[in-house]
Amino acid sequence: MEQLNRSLSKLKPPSTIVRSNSSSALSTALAVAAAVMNENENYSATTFFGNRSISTVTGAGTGIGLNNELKKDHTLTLEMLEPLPAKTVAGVKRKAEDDARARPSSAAAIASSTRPATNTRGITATTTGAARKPAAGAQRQRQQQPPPAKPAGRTPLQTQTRPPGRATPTARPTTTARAPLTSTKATPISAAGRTTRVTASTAKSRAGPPQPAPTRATTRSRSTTPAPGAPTTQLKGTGKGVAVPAGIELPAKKKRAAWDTKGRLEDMEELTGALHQMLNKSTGNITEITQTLETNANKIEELESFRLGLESKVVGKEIENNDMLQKMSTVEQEIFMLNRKHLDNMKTLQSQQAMEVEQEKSTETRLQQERDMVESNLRTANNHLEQQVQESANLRTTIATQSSNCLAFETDNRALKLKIERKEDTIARRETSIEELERKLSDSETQVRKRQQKVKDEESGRRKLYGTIMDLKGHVRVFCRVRPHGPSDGTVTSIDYPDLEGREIVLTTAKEPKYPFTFDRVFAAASTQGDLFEEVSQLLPSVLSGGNACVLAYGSTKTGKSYTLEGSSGSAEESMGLIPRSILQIYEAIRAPESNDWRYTLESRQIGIYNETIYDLQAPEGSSTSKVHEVQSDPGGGTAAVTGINMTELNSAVMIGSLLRIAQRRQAEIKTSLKDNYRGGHSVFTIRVTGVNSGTGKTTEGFLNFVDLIASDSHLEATNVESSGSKDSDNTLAGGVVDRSLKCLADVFLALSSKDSQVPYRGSKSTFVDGSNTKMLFVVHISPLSVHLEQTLRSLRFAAKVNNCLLPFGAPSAASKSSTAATLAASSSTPSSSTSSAASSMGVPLRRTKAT
Ligand SMILES: Nc1ncnc2c1ncn2[C@@H]1O[C@H](COP(=O)(O)OP(=O)(O)OP(=O)(O)O)[C@@H](O)[C@H]1O
Repeated sequence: MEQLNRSLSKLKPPSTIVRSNSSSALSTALAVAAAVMNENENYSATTFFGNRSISTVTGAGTGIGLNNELKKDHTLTLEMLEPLPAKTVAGVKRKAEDDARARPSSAAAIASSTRPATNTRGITATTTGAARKPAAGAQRQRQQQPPPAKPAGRTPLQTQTRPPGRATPTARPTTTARAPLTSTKATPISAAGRTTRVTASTAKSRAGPPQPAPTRATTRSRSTTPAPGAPTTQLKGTGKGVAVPAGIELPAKKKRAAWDTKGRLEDMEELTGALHQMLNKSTGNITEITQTLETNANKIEELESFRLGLESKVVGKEIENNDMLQKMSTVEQEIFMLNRKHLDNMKTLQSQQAMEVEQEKSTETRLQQERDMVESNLRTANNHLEQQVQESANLRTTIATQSSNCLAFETDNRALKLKIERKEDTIARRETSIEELERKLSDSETQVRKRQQKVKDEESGRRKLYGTIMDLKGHVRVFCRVRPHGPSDGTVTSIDYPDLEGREIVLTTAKEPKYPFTFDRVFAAASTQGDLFEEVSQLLPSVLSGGNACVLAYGSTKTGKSYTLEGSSGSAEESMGLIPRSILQIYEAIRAPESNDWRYTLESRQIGIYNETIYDLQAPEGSSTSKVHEVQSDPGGGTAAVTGINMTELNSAVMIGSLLRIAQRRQAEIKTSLKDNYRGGHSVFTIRVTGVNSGTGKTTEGFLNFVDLIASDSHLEATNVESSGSKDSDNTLAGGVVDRSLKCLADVFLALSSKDSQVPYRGSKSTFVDGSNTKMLFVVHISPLSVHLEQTLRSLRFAAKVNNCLLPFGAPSAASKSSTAATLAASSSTPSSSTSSAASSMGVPLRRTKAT
């Protein structure tokens, strides 16, 4: 039995929805509830008006069987969600009565009516529970199990029900007291919610404790679980086609045969009796239900009246509500106006606030700036104050130091006073000694002046002695200089320097083994410019003393004449020529302490003589080369001048370099201008030294001339030295030189060498110069190359004549001692003028004295 109950509880009863007309909606629902109640322990019936739920009927219990036997306690709850109209309530009552009369078939009718009505105002009754399924389940259970032994007074159906007094598994105790179904009690639950709850309890159970009324939810959940032992609505079979209603117990009988008509009639009569008995019971139940329904109808009428009262209240409340809504509308308008006004005020206030904020910001910025400025000033003031404090502290320290120093000073002062007193004594003694020393100094100065005078006298004597020495050496000295040769210059003539004094030179050739020559000095190829200047420098003192000196460079082409006088431009110091060396020497001399009383002025001039025409070689570049210059002699025997050519004062020795370069460019211009008529020329560089003695007022004027003679072979005729022989050297020398100036020079030297009393100074268109105050160096330049041997021998022979005509040095002969001859090229056509011009062109003072 327990196993059968568990199987039944697992069955899910289907829901049954019944929809009926509105007039009988509630009655239909109640009928359904009553019908279900007969078969189902748990049920729920909900009544709708359209889609709105107006009532719910729930029940719990074992239900009432068709045999009108209440088998178990049950609870019926009717929840009125909406007040029902009175007509509806009356309809329900009638329906309930009708249902009560047609109870046996109502359940089947309701169960078979599963399609809802189309009227939206109808009532929908939903029943849940084991209306048929549990019964079918129970039937299956009965079919599967063998029929139990029939106890006395019990039908098989009764054995399937729950024992009396046993609670339903899903039943919940209700809060309402169990009461007979006829004593239905209506209890309004909530007036505001317009609901009415009707609770009906049936206490016809034969046993069991009171059960609490289930809620709708619990009822639904409970309804999903079929109650074990629920009564079935299926009638028992009673043989062929005879159905025995459920709950009717018939004595077990064998199946009668078809031919046993009598037996079968008896069975039918017995069944009819049982049906009458069951009908009587159902009629009693229906009476009870009718009474219950009447009670419910009364209650519904009360509820309806209550609902009407509530509706009138609702109408009043609605009127109040409308008034309240109108007031609310007015208030809302006022609120809207107030809000708008409030918004306007807010905007105004916001704009004012923004302006105030801006003003506050500007004010804050200004205050910030003022604060920064004040802080800056404060910092500055603090710094200043700190400085003041520091200075004050320093001053205090200084004052303290000064105070201590003052004390020390006072101590020192006293000590110093003592020292001063001692020093004064010392000074007095020293003044006495100073007077003594001043007297001695005066004596010493007197001695110094005497000694200076003595030095001057000695200097004068030295100069006189130097003059004497030069006189002893002779006024004309002849040197020979050999030009060095290069590696690619060709064959070199063998040249020997046999004596240790450097006065002899010997040339050796194949035909004539030796050509010996003797001069005042021979400078070999290895000699330097400085070696030659040692000899020239001996002439300078006489120039500073007002004497004259002349250096004649003689020789054939490219033998080094210009190199000796001017040096090599732009080269090293050792290649510096005699002219710049002499200038440097003179500057050193005039700045020496010995020359304290003398003030010197140096001037220079350089002329060129080309084709018997005089050119100013220091003229500015680009000036005319066709300017004609003439020599103007000084009748008083002074320095001759050249018209149009002035001396240039020298400020320093550095000027010489630029002047020489100007002259070189000028010579190139002249050469270009003369074109085919150019045959070389002479160059005379003159330095005038003027001295003034500040002590005596004495003045001096000396000339230093550097004569770069025209190349001796420039106009050489076809003269064969070898063929003429050395014995004919005189004629060869004279006839070999076609340049007129050199020829005149040669004539003079030849006359002198032959001691001829008739020296052709004038007749030879040469210049005769009294050489008593002129010192001359004649330097013959020769080439070491074999190819130049002929010209070399010619130059050496000419130099030897010059040397011989004046020698012996220092001999007391009148001619050699008293005169120095210098005959230079002149281009005058008349002897007088040529003599004058040539001499003057060299800057040599003209002294018209006859040679002795
Ligand atoms: N002693 C020397 N040492 C080095 N080089 C020399 C020497 N003598 C001459 N020379 C060189 O020989 C070349 C010719 O010299 P320079 O021009 O002086 O001869 P010159 O006799 O003056 O010629 P010209 O007759 O054509 O005027 C130059 O390049 C010069 O530097």
